[in-house]
Amino acid sequence: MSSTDNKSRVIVVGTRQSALALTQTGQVIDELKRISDSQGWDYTFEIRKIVTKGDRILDVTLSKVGGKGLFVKEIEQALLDGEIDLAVHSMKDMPYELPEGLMNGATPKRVNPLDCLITKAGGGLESLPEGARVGTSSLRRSCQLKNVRPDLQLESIRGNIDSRIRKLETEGFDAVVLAAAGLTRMGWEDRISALVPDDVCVPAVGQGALGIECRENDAQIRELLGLLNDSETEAAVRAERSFLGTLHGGCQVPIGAYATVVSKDEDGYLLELTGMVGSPDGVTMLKEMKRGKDPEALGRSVAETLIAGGADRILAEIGG
Ligand SMILES: NCc1[nH]cc(CCC(=O)O)c1CC(=O)O
Repeated sequence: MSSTDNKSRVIVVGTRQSALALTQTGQVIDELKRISDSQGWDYTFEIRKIVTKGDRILDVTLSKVGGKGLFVKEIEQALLDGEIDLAVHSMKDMPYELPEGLMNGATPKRVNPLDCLITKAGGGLESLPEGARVGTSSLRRSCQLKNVRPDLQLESIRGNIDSRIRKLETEGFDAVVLAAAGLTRMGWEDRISALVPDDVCVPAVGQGALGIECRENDAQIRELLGLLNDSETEAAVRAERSFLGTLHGGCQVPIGAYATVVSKDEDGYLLELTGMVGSPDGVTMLKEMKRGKDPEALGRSVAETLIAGGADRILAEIGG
């Protein structure tokens, strides 16, 4: 029997050890176990925690130390070395280009893609007083919030989700902005004061989605992951990532993109993609929305329109 015929194996799953990473990895393993059992396969799962460079230097501003790739490098090496068989990533932390020999084996169904506010008083953006102090770790969020509320004082915060929520109290912020998805996955939706609509804050590329990285030559894992894939989410995220790739956007540039499936027919999905590039001060904000069927072509097209409208100058100024 070839190895792909014998569906019995311990599958080692690599993960960072933040509460969110462990939680979403556990949720994916539960799903994979359910799929495996329903197929009559005999797979068992084991978790391997990996400390990444990004985790070791959580106190340093991310843009100063090389960006989000820092959270995945060690995990990708463990995949290439065969120490782990798959790795669950937040899609928005997944680098645009994967190393030779690795691939995204599944994009499971997306949860809420929007940003949200956790405010001290409990209301939404409009309830924040003039000059309110708002904590966020992302230029994309601060740029878009300043654009609609120039009076707000946006300040940088880092750390895991729970420590950012705590900083609302300990550091006297009026609000912090987080991805709704992280809170949802942790079971903390009740902490959300208000969602920030996507016409105010275009979400990060891939926000709310997961990517499951595996080796290209591991047919068993690819077969299993294929059954977890959500083709609508995959198409939307491909359009968003194509937009990002065309802009060569580093993660420390105010770039956002959000795609949804508008309709579906025999030859695939009709997607609607909104792309955004802004200046960090929130003064300049370029946005474009288009529809198309080919995710990669749509992403490129929205990016090219923004570049023609001046996005390349914004990106060059930031050095992203
Ligand atoms: N940058 C950190 C990060 N990476 C993934 C999530 C959770 C949301 C998601 O899965 O998209 C978060 C937290 C946040 O942005 O608030």
